[in-house]
Amino acid sequence: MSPLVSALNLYDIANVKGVAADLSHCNTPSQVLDFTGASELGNCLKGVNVVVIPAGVPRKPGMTRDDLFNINANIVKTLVEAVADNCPDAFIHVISNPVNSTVPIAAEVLKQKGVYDPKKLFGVTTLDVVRANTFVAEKKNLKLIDVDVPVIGGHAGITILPLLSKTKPSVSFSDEEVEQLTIRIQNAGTEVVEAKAGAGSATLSMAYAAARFVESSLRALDGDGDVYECSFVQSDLTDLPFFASRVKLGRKGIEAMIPSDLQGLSEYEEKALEALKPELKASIEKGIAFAQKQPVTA
Ligand SMILES: NC(=O)C1=CN([C@@H]2O[C@H](COP(=O)(O)OP(=O)(O)OC[C@H]3O[C@@H](n4cnc5c(N)ncnc54)[C@H](O)[C@@H]3O)[C@@H](O)[C@H]2O)C=CC1
Ligand SMILES: O=C([O-])CC(=O)C(=O)O
Repeated sequence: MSPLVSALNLYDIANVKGVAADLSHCNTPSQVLDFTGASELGNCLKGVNVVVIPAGVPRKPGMTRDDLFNINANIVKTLVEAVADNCPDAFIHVISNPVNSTVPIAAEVLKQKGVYDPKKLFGVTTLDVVRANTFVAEKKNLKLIDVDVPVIGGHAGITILPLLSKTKPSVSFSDEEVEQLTIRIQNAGTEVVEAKAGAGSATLSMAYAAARFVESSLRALDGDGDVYECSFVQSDLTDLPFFASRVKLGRKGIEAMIPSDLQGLSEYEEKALEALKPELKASIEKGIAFAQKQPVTA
């Protein structure tokens, strides 16, 4: 099995081969590895361009993403150490929750290893965009392929902030629709966790979202000059050190942030943005404190 297929195999989905075929047009000799399937981690990582980290435990009903911190923080730390040692130039896609903390952990580990490139570290929030697009398309009877809703902030509860006022194509929403859609998008992960009743979280839709983000990264590495995705990254768009927003991807990772996305927000969005900051700040700080207390292995 090629490394690419082994990456996506984790998710046990029927269309994995379709995804792999879609990626095959990329000229970059990229490999995408699933750590969770790799026994000789170091060897497998040499020369890899994109590393996807979905390893860790999922939520059970009643848990928050932060409840996964105690187990997943260490898993992410260990895996990012291996990336730092073996393929420090790779794009790193962190899926493991709580993303609001695991990305800052990854950044600290890379710093301690002396190889941190903030342009290449990504928290995967693509699923929030996929959900926002889907729910808006349903509500407004639009073709899904035409809809694009930026989602900013972080990846847990109220830190997930869909910017419905910036939906493309331009559509208007009543105040009630904004409230209803925002809450649905914020709670969609929990909705799946509850529906699966202890059997895991949104594995299948995450596979779709991960494949989209990987494909975008490979297109950027290939030199496509028109690749934009939302992601939770080191950021100076707000007073928080990490923040999810639309970024332009290029061969060297993030080529540009898009400050205009945060301008001209609706009153509802402005308030929601201020309201999410304390929770997001606390999750970021928790990740940084964890990594600083547990120095990397030499
Ligand atoms: N960022 C996002 O939008 C999303 C994030 N997630 C998160 O992704 C993570 C995985 O979720 P699922 O794939 O649904 O769970 P899963 O249980 O189906 O798969 C997790 C995988 O991690 C592996 N694993 C467990 N402990 C490990 C360790 N110590 N080292 C290496 N690998 C280990 C398991 O063997 C398994 O293959 C969870 O933390 C979940 O919360 C899930 C969905 C969406
Ligand atoms: O909700 C979860 O535990 C998994 C996740 O991050 C999502 O589905 O957005």
